[in-house]
Amino acid sequence: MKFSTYLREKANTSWQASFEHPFVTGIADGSLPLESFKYYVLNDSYYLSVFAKVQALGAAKASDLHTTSRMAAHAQGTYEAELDLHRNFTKRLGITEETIATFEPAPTAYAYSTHLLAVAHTGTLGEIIAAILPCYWLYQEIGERLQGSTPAEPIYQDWINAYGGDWFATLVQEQIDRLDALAELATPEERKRMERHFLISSQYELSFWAMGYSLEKWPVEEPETV
Ligand SMILES: Cc1ncc(CN)c(N)n1
Repeated sequence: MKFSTYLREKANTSWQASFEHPFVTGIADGSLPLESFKYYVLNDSYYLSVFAKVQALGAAKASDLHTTSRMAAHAQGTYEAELDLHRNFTKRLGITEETIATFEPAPTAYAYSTHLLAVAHTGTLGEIIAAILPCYWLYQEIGERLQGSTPAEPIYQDWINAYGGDWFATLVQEQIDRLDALAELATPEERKRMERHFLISSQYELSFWAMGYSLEKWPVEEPETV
């Protein structure tokens, strides 16, 4: 069995919970409150800005120049395509420059991003790919499942089209293939670490929907900075 198939099966319970989360089903049927989607976009913009750095650290850790250039291209894609989508949503949702400038990520966005950064700094390229793969693959599966949904909110339709499209599917397959190739060369200990990173990221993906849905906040509000 391919390592990617093994990981996908191991993460199935949390992935199913993501498919059924009211944030995701609410995008499909248009019932998700825009306030939750706004909060998600703000947190996801922070998350993606860290994600691009993690992809770039993966580029630096690659053992061949082709992989370095591909990982760097993925980092560029995060900035030019995914973050551009969010910049577009930000405008349409009327999120002000001031809100963006003063925004502090919620606990889950911060914890998930920090998990990826820790793997990027301490792990191998195989470990990095394992940690970031749920971010690609889960969204692609959600995008595919939601194809054919026709939410009345055009922003939700654009979100579905972005993640359910061929452009994203090609990038995802590239990273799945990369994971399988690196897993073949990895020691059993490294494969175990790859598995842990993949499962932790899958759990964080689920928590991320809950964070957006519930407008998750830190336990106490901090005083204004002067
Ligand atoms: C938290 C999260 N995970 C995945 C994706 C899709 N790259 C995203 N935009 N945000």
